[in-house]
Amino acid sequence: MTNGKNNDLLLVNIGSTEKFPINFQELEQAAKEKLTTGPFGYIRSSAGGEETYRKNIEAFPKYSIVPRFLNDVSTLNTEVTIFGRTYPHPLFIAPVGVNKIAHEDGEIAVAKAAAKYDFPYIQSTVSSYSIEEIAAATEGSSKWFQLYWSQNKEIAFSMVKRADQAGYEAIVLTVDTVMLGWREEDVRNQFSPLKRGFAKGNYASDPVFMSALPDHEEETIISSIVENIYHPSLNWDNIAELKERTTLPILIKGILHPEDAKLAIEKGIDGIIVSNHGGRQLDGVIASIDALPAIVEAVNGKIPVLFDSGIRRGSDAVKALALGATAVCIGRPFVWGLAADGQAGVERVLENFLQETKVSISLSGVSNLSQLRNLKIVRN
Ligand SMILES: Cc1cc2nc3c(=O)[nH]c(=O)nc-3n(C[C@H](O)[C@H](O)[C@H](O)COP(=O)(O)O)c2cc1C
Ligand SMILES: O=C(O)C(=O)c1ccccc1
Repeated sequence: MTNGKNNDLLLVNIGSTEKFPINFQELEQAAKEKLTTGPFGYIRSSAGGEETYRKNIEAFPKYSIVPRFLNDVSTLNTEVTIFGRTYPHPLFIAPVGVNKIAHEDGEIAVAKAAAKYDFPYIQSTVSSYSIEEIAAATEGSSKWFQLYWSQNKEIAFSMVKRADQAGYEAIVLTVDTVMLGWREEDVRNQFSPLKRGFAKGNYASDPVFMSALPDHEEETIISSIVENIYHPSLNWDNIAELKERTTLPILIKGILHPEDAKLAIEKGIDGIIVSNHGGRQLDGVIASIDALPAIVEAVNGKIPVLFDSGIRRGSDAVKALALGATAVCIGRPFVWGLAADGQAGVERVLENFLQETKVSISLSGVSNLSQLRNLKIVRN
């Protein structure tokens, strides 16, 4: 693939009369103008004093790229192979639930934009639309399913089976959200997307979930989601059970300690996502990018190590990839694009992300991801 495209895109953007926010701050501002206080606060905020949220962002400038020159960067191959499947670039859509709080088209708009730009889409358990609705809207594109365990574990297994039947290619079990984090903004705004019914896409369509209810009233559905979603007893035995119930590759999302990464490998897990949930769970934890190098070292290439939390632009993605991430997941930036302008807004965000990532890789002096992994990064 040639590299001229990056400059073309920059010129198109500069020549455009259409105004669309280009960086994260502008995107957040555009979303704020569209949303009411509850939904905006839910998406923006994090747990506790938001120390970890700030750390996630402030940690990136501590890592500096040391580029090489005169390497002929006229071609660029950003392909990455994960579980035997080759993706054109290493950028994924992080699982984000309750998308209808940002835009009526919710996850459908995001998954369609993701399909257009070849970002594998990780669908959340707590989506506003169901697995089957998203699969029907985006036939043929790569999709993974993010699983929240259920108190009634047969519900979790049922969702995994549905994802498999709909052609999803992997299961991402999130382990940092066995109960909700302490989120003061939501208390202040008295806003719970669960209680307002924005999380029911996959539940109201699930035969195991629905058949366990005494009736199918909205209130009954919502209170049963709330009962099922918190699962503090989750442990490694459950991982073994999940492995017995699916042949899909399983990743664990929320790993921050190298020992947990090693345990995951021992227990037969196929991949991990280094993440602190965007600072939304335990406040005070290590910045995700600071946790990455030791985990990459502990994993030693045995399984893919994906990364999220704090990625705001292409050069952040380049740093995470150079520090050893196999691929990087985009979170809040696409949600702000969705709030600002539905599918078109997500498309603009993804297009800019992809182009900035590509131009940043080339300007680092490398032509593919394995060279990028050997790029020098210094921590100042
Ligand atoms: C509004 C919102 C909802 C989220 N819902 C989920 C979810 O359902 N499942 C999950 O594993 N992570 C969820 N996350 C966490 C993201 O997958 C990701 O870890 C986080 O957004 C990364 O931080 P960043 O957006 O600041 O980069 C959510 C994040 C946000 C902002
Ligand atoms: O808000 C979140 O971060 C999240 O993961 C979640 C959990 C339960 C319901 C909706 C979203």
